[in-house]
Amino acid sequence: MVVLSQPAALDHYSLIKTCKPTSAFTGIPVIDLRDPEAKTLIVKSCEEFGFFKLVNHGVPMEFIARLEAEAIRFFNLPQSEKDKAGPPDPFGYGSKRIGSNGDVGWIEYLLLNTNPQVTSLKTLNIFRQNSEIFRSSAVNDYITAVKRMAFEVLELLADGLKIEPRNVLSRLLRDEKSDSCFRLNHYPPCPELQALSGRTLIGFGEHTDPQIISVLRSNNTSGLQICLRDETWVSVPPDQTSFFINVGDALQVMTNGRLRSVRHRVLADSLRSRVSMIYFGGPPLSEKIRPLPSLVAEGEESLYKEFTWWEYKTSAYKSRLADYRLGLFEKTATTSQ
Ligand SMILES: C=C1C[C@]23C[C@@]1(O)CC[C@H]2[C@@]12CC[C@H](O)[C@@](C)(C(=O)O1)[C@H]2[C@@H]3C(=O)O
Ligand SMILES: O=C(O)CCC(=O)C(=O)O
Ligand SMILES: [Fe+2]
Repeated sequence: MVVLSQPAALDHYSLIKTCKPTSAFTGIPVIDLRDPEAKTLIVKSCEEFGFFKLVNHGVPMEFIARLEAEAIRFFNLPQSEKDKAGPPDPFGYGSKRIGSNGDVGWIEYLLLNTNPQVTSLKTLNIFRQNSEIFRSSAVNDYITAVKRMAFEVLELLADGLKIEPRNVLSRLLRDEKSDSCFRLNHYPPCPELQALSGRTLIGFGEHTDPQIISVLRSNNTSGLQICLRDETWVSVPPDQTSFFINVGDALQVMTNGRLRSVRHRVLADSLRSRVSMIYFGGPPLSEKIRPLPSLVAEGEESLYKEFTWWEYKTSAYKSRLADYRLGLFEKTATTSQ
């Protein structure tokens, strides 16, 4: 019997056995933002998958390409330069460690708050001194355009759910105190993986995003997987010209569980590097997160205890990536989904 031992370089990482290779899933809903049926299709996709691909989104390709080029330039800097923007607090440059509770992945990243008032001046100055990415307008232009598109998606979602006013969700992201963040992820290739046939290296472990929605864009390298309602993991075919929208935990609560946050993860590749950029749209810290009254039918109750976004975030930041974070806030407490 041949026993393949794990290369020492991968000692601290999670290698998972994949019995059969997960083939690219062809069933991801694709929604055209300009389709007159978009509002209905958004609701249907969020109910079925908590996830969909958005095309004809209106975000200029020029902004996307410029940010990707700046991100690659940043991640190609010498390690000592990148480390000047870290360690993450949670904002800043991080490598291998995700969060502060022991999660690791084959990843390096930059996590930023989209509200400059929250990022300390000291951090901002360190960033600006150290890399072109913070001096150029690439991050700002991209985030501004993606936010606009996210507002539109949430307004269509409100229309589709027949809730009024139609800005009931988008206003939380539009708010100047919106607690939203932005992340650039780089998953370097891992050539050692080739010797480990049948095993896969975790780039970003499975989790749900805590916020309302996340808007993800990546280069053409695969790796993102989502967990379907029947608990099977499927690979999302990459598409560098489109966006992928995730339902987050806060939206699950606001719809009283009608929409559920999608579990997802990223697997590393042996040959290709993956670069992704994600906008996480969250409400202001003081906002009460509870089901929208029109989504709780007569005679029905909220499935969740009432909490503020600050309370949820504080609790989320004490959890491990894979934890079922909403469990603590359900009226009948559960620890697994
Ligand atoms: C392990 C963790 C990293 C995370 C904070 C947490 O304690 C649990 C949630 C994680 C997550 C997942 C989605 C986003 O990438 C993120 C920025 C977020 O809001 O929640 C990360 C957090 C992080 O990397 O700091
Ligand atoms: O990098 C990706 O494609 C997804 C990463 C992710 O899920 C996250 O940063 O929360
Ligand atoms: Fe995520």
